Amino acid sequence: MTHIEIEVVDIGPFHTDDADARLATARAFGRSMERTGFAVITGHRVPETLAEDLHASLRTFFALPFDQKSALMPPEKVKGRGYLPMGIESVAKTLDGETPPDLCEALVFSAPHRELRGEHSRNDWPGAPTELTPLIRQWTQEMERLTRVLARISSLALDLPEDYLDAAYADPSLTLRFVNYPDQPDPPAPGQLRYGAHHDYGGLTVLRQDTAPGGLEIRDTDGIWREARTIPGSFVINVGDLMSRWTNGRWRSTLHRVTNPDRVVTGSTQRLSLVAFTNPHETWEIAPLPSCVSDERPAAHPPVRAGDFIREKIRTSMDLTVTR
Ligand SMILES: O=C(O)CCC(=O)C(=O)O
Ligand SMILES: [Fe+2]
Repeated sequence: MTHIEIEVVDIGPFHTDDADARLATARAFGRSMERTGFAVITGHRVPETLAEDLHASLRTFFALPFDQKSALMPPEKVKGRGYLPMGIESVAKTLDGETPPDLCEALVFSAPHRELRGEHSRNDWPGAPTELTPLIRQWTQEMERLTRVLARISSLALDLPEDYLDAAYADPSLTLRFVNYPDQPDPPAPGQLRYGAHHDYGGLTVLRQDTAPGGLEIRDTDGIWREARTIPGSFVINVGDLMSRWTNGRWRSTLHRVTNPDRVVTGSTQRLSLVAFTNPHETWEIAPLPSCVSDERPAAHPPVRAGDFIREKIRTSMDLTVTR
């Protein structure tokens, strides 16, 4: 399996007052989003120790007995929050209809940043291990901060003023999804993957992957699946369907999946990903950005509200009631 070439962008200049460096950084980011729909960022200032501590604590959480984890399952089945056991989700359904369930379990938090500000929310916070909830709260703050930095990079990358998207992200929509892909003592069913082929639904996805075997694959422009390289301490950023629509197709929402580890690998193949789905506010109207429409490239879609668009995508991925 060959690797896909994804641009590595050091976003350090977005923490300085060097406007020229910021523009050059944003352009590199934008080129990558146009070419592959993916970029790898370094220089993001999310503390490495926080990422490592959270990763370790989540490993402890997912190793708890099922009864303890399932206490965090919302009463009605929703994909938007709580503990999602293995067998509930089949993400490739958004594309292919019936597919076997994904080989992962997840812990999801919906708009945790609003809860930190004291707003009402229906997230259930894990009581064990004890350090997990405080770590997720810190992670939330970092992801909210990074969401705003990414909005600024995106604005510049799309030839707009740097603060153009600030209003859309003043109160972003943010979902944290922590995913455990367990060891696979038995071979998966035919066609069954750790996470089936899918497009992300929303704005930009922020992914911290670990180096376990059986990882992220991206469908390249030639139609071939290629592995994404893992650069320690970096985040993978990718374009979701909403962002692609907002840019009138200029940025690509690329098909990706999480593949199974090779059966010949010995030892543990457990993989744990920290994912953040970052979006503009739910009520934001998504009409093609002015720099993305022209006489040659007229608007491909009518405007849509961000929240409505994403809810519809989630509905198709599961036979579930979506309540928020
Ligand atoms: O775990 C990964 O590497 C990717 C997860 C993913 O694609 C998603 O959560 O949408
Ligand atoms: Fe994804």
